[in-house]
Amino acid sequence: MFVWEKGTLNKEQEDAIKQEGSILLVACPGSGKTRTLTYKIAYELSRIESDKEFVIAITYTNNAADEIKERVELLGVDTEQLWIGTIHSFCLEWILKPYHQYLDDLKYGFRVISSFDSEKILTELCKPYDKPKITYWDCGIIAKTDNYYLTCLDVSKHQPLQKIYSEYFKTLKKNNQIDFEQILFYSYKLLVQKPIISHVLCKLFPFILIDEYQDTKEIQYHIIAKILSANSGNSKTLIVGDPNQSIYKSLGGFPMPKVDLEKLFGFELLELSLIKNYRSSEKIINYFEHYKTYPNLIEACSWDKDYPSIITYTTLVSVDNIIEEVANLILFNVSEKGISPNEICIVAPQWVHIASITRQLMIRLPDYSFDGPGMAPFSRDIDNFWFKVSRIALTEPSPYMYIRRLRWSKEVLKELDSIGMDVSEVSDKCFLRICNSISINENDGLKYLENFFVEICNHLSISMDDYDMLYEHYTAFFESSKARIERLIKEGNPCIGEIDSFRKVFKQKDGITVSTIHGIKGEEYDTMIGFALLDDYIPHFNDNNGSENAKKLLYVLASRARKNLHIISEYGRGINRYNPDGKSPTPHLLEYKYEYDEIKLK
Ligand SMILES: Nc1ncnc2c1ncn2[C@@H]1O[C@H](COP(=O)(O)OP(=O)(O)OP(=O)(O)O)[C@@H](O)[C@H]1O
Repeated sequence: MFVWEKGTLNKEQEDAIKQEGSILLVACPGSGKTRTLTYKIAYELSRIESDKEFVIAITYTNNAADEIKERVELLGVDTEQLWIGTIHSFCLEWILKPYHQYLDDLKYGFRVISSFDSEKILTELCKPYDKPKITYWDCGIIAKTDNYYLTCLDVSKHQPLQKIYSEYFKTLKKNNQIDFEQILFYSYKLLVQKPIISHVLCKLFPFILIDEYQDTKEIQYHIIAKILSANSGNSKTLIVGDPNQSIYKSLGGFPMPKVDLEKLFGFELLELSLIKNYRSSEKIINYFEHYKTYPNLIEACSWDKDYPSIITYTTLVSVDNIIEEVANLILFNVSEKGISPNEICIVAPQWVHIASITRQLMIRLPDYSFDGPGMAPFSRDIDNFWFKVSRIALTEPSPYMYIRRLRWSKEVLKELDSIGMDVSEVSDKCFLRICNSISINENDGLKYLENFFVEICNHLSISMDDYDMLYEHYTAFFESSKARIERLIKEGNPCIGEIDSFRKVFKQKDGITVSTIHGIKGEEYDTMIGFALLDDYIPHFNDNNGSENAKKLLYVLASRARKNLHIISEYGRGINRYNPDGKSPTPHLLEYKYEYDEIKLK
């Protein structure tokens, strides 16, 4: 049985781990959810009784899966019987790949289309629609258990969008392709049409963990429920998350209430909570509690709980001075409060706000480095085979990276095996050795990777023409990267195509982080600086549940801060003929009668 040193976990974390039954765990920000999940997985792995069983952990992102898996490995636990990944990967691996032949639509096989290719097809299909004008940004569907639903809030566009999607699905079908929403839809359909699949799977999975349940979609709950409920209550689950941080409502995510989960699963859940916050000062916690939409307790337990936090808010800065204001706040935190630049994060509601600020801050503060948005020359399309290879190609063979690179090698070999290549003679260590032996002298990042991939193919005697998947992924990888690099160069990043920018994607974060609020989910910094906190962005003008969702975004923003928090609703944004004064501050910020600190910036 897996045991841990006394003092590693607090009582509530231990209770959640040792509980025999199924649990709904509501965790406040900074309560050590990741630590709890890591130990819970290790604990359940040590209790597995058969070598045919698996502990399943569903995470919101591939990065979270990587991080948790690595932490479990660091505990010295064998992870052979751990399967961890996103719900889409789960559906692909356990439902669609083994059972697709039972569905008429997929019986001749299928390939998953990348988001880049999907965007290309939809953009083309939108072109003829002028009145009303339809663009790719109007496209969006959510798969529910009975059908696909459009997400565009402008219903006058629904008729043309239905036509566009009908054509889109036809195109995919013709090419035996499916997209991300279809992965969920077809998986659910299979589980409904062939109950035997759930019966087989439930016997393999004695324990299923779902992280970030507040961002889980209806169809995802139903997929897991089909499997859990097939085992007459013998499969256990841990559902964990924070309803106050449910910020993906527009994509269909919501925290399903306990009673509804129980009805769906067919068994009871014990509700437990993690209420000790190890992240923020008491002052920060008191501040963000105001934005709660779900009543939970939070207790300040951080070493810095008595830190004399500075919390500021201003509406007096003009959009023309925003760079100066943010730069001064950075300098104030670094020089006067001793905060490390790596521990500062700047956020805004949308990508467009931060794309330009990163560049301008780089010019204003040349001695600082910035980890900006979309600064990667290629997209982190984790399902792309060549992206998987590029992770190894662009990282150095160091002891620190060894376990990670070995895992990546294993993943690459698994992919090759799944397309019918005989790689039985190549071990993960051997593949890593091959990669380490390749030396390419090339400064252009894409050319470097092209050469690297050719060498890999030569070493393994692979001809890309023989394998559709390798060829399609190759084209998608390079086409999307080229488009991305062109855009970034146009936006003023002339060196983005160089090999150093490519390598940077996998290096440890360095410098001040610049991100959207959605992008910093799960992260923590000493100082958070938020700007463009304005009506129409927060709440979003198209959001019919705007007030509540705005609170959640402010809650997430403020609860990332350990020590200091600076929020700005600058004036002068969005001025036009109909709105000569520009956008006004987010109403919640104006209504909150908080005694903010005043600081003198140079
Ligand atoms: N039992 C504990 N004692 C002391 N510190 C802890 C304990 N558990 C976790 N921590 C620390 O608490 C901090 C927050 O943990 P973590 O990032 O896992 O929070 P979280 O619950 O995932 O937060 P959020 O939901 O806001 O993303 C980390 O620095 C972690 O090391």
